[in-house]
Amino acid sequence: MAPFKTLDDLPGDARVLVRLDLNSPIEDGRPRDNRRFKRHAATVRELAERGHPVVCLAHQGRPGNDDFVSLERHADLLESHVGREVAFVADTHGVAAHEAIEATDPGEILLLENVRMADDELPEADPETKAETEFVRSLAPYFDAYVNDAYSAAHRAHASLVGFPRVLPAYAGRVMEAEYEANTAIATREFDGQVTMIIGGTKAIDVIDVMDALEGKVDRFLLGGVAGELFLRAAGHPVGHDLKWMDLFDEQWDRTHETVETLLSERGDEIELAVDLAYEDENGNRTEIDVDDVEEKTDAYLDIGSATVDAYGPVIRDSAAVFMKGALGVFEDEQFADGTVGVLETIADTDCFSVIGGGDTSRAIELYGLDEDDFSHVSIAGGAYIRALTGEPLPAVEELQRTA
Ligand SMILES: Nc1ncnc2c1ncn2[C@@H]1O[C@H](COP(=O)(O)OP(=O)(O)O)[C@@H](O)[C@H]1O
Ligand SMILES: O=C(OP(=O)(O)O)[C@H](O)COP(=O)(O)O
Repeated sequence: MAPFKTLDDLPGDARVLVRLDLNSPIEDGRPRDNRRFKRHAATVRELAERGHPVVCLAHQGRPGNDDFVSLERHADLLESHVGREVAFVADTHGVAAHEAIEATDPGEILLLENVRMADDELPEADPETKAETEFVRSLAPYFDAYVNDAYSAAHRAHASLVGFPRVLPAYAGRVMEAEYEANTAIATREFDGQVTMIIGGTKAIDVIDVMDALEGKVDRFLLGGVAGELFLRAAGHPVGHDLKWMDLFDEQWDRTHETVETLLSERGDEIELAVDLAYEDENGNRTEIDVDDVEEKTDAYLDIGSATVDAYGPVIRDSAAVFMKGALGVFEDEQFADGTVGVLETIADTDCFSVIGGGDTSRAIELYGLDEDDFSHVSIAGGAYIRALTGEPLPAVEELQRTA
């Protein structure tokens, strides 16, 4: 049984307020198209086709940052994915918003302004406090139901995420349902065989915490990226050279080395490290080196090498479930995409249960023409995925569960 009510439980005539996560990279004032629009569009379309008046809430950026912009252009992009008109009002909960909501007929869609422009949305607070804010109290009477589809923002206890479910009947949208099920599988499902976690990317502190928290849940870890180099450093290889424009290694090393050393000494048999790495030589070409031949910490390694991809292959093929977090190299540069793409291709070729997490990592799937359908789930969540893996509660999910 689902741990929360879903759209299948939603009364047919309900006027719905839907929380989406359309938070995206902004280029020239416009959101760059990405999976979040496509995924949420399916929920919005389903609600509109069922004849609900659909009013959407979403955030973009954080106050003070360059990407803290209006959602007007987001409405255009959402409209192109939904295939139905998406109206926009540049107001969160004032008179203009109220009028636009009242003018939204059954089957019509309205997007309100960036919720973080409402004074009460931030900061985080407990759900009772958020439910009593002017923002929640003034909007709630216009609706019969609240739908939370924003799994990727569910780690934030903001008004639009935890306040409304205290005052309106609350339901999980389709994205929320699918993300919850896939991302908690490591803790909630029994797999008939080996569970493997592939760890990479730049957020080494976060992913090393994940490894620590997943003791007993994962049989094998395959490492790459910055986290992988920190493990190699702990194993005595002088890698992890900070580039002039990127300080990724030394600071993260200071904060993680004790955990890394403990993981290696106590659970070393679960952990596979790269046997070779790739760097850019003086002619600008990819060159590979065995980690045993690295003598000095003078090169920036930008990918795992081909022998490592070959070594990781059988582990993946022998697995019943594979979870991936973080890229194994700087795949944005085609020369250094082999590790990430090679491993993704191996996963895609198996029929094991597979979850690919992290906004950047999952971008490699479309960048290199892989088919999303070859994976059980490609998550649109970053921080929330990490928290789900480490077993930390997600306040907005807890609110949906509480009311179920
Ligand atoms: N060895 C490396 N050095 C520098 N950057 C790396 C390395 N390996 C992977 N990356 C970078 O990691 C990024 C993805 O990591 P991260 O942001 O932690 O993951 P996500 O957004 O998927 O959660 C990619 O953009 C890639 O360029
Ligand atoms: O994009 C998001 O998080 P993510 O980058 O961890 O996936 C969410 O929209 C949360 O945004 P926030 O980290 O500004 O609260």
